[in-house]
Amino acid sequence: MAPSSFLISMRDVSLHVDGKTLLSQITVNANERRIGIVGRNGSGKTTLARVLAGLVPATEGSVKIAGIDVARDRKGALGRIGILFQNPDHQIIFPTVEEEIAFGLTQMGQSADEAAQGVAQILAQFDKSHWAKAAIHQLSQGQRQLVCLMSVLVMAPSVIILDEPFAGLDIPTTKQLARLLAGLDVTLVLITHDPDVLRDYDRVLWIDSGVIVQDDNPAPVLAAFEARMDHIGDSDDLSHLAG
Ligand SMILES: Nc1ncnc2c1ncn2[C@@H]1O[C@H](COP(=O)(O)OP(=O)(O)OP(=O)(O)O)[C@@H](O)[C@H]1O
Repeated sequence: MAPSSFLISMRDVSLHVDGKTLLSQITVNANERRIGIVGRNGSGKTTLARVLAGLVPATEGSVKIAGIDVARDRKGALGRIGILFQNPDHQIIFPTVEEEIAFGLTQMGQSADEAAQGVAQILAQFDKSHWAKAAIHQLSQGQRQLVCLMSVLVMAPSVIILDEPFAGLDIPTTKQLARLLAGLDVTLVLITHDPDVLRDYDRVLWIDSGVIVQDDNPAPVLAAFEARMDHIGDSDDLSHLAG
């Protein structure tokens, strides 16, 4: 298939920052609906997510989502791809829930009235209409994570990247969020340190030192990844900590 017929198309993507190569020759053409990314601390997962979302332009190569060059066409990218970071406080910028959720919509060119309608709809969908005027800083971390997810979903993207979304959440909140994500009719790219979350995914990429080590069905990739992680974990030498 031609690269243009894939929802996600990364071609020969490299990223060099301050003379350091953070990503090297990443090529991924994907139409799968559930894609996992695994790798050690410092292996380049978050960096890849930021490049895929168009937040950081690649030094070489191209990144397209649904045919949109995400680094060049930022407005087009906003409606195609959303990103949810591990720590909601890294993406929340407004004091109230409704302002936070409305922001992306106005960035996409919607009027204040249109955005207000979108906000009301998404809050109602999650049974959280009573949160509209709530001060975000008074919500718990899991609740703030949900605000971020609603802020992404309200823009109806084709792809959502989730960077360790379960970190810091308790077991019930994790289960609720996992169930919610599983039910979404959207392509998910999930970065996680927990291989169990990815067992029923369609495809898993294993990244190490900014390159793709393996890209396949979950079973072979996760088996090889876990064996390698166990092997490294059994050694005591912290000097090999990635990065
Ligand atoms: N802006 C930057 N400038 C220089 N180096 C950076 C920058 N951003 C990330 N790095 C480096 O790139 C490497 C990959 O970092 P990244 O955050 O992508 O790893 P990760 O796989 O997400 O790690 P973790 O699992 O710990 O979250 C690290 O060595 C990091 O220090």
